[in-house]
Amino acid sequence: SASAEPAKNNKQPAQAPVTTTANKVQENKNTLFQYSTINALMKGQFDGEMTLGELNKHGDTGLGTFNGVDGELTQLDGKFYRYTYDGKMVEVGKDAKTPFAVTTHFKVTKTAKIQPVKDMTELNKQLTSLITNKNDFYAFKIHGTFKTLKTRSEEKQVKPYPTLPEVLKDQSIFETENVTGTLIGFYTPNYAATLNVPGFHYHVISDDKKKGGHVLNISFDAATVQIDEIGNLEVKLPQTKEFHDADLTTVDPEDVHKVETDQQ
Ligand SMILES: C[C@@H](O)[C@](C)(O)C(=O)O
Ligand SMILES: [Zn+2]
Repeated sequence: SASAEPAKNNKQPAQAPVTTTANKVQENKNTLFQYSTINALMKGQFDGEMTLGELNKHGDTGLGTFNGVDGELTQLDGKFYRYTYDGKMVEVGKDAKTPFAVTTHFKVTKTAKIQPVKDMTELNKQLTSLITNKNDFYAFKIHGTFKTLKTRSEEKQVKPYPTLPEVLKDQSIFETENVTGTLIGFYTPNYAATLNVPGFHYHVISDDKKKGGHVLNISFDAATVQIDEIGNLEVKLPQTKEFHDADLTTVDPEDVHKVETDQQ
């Protein structure tokens, strides 16, 4: 018999899924990639398996440290720089490894004017007022001339590693003025405090690639901030015995706050 005509599909075409504005925005939001967690770093897990080359696939703008916590890592325009314990800025090749770093393919979702900032508390307050979704992550870039800049670095450690707070008891501190460069910052919601530094975390690098490090305090006149709102988080978990064996729930976020901010 003649093959039956395929049944007419007289059903209405499937309704396109309803996407709310939020979903649409959600789909387009950026991703923050991080290797390991701040709690693992706090506990002295200073040897990661991730190379900077691998990290670079996940972003062009970021911060962190190097194995052995050998100085402060700043990533700008896809290049990695180490600010050393003795205050030198050196570019680092892609074979180096990191025990903790965050990166994103920086995408400006909004720019805003920042009024003069007398200290980091003031900067954090102004950026907080620009954060529309406090439970999203954010990345920031501010290029400008920083009237005062207080940064830190730390010395490469040897095994058996101490904890991060113990290392940072001997951090080196640098206070400079009128530094023109780029401030790179990340905002982590408090609910994610076991994964990343809750609140704001900034590293900086001068245009002449001579100064930088982890920012403890800063002041500057009016500037423009580029904001990258992030709606996705990717955490690469170290596949190391020490990571698997560790109890990563016992770090007090207050201890993280203490090592990340200016205590002097
Ligand atoms: C090495 C540390 O100082 C680090 C990762 O920059 C931080 O926790 O702030
Ligand atoms: Zn830092």
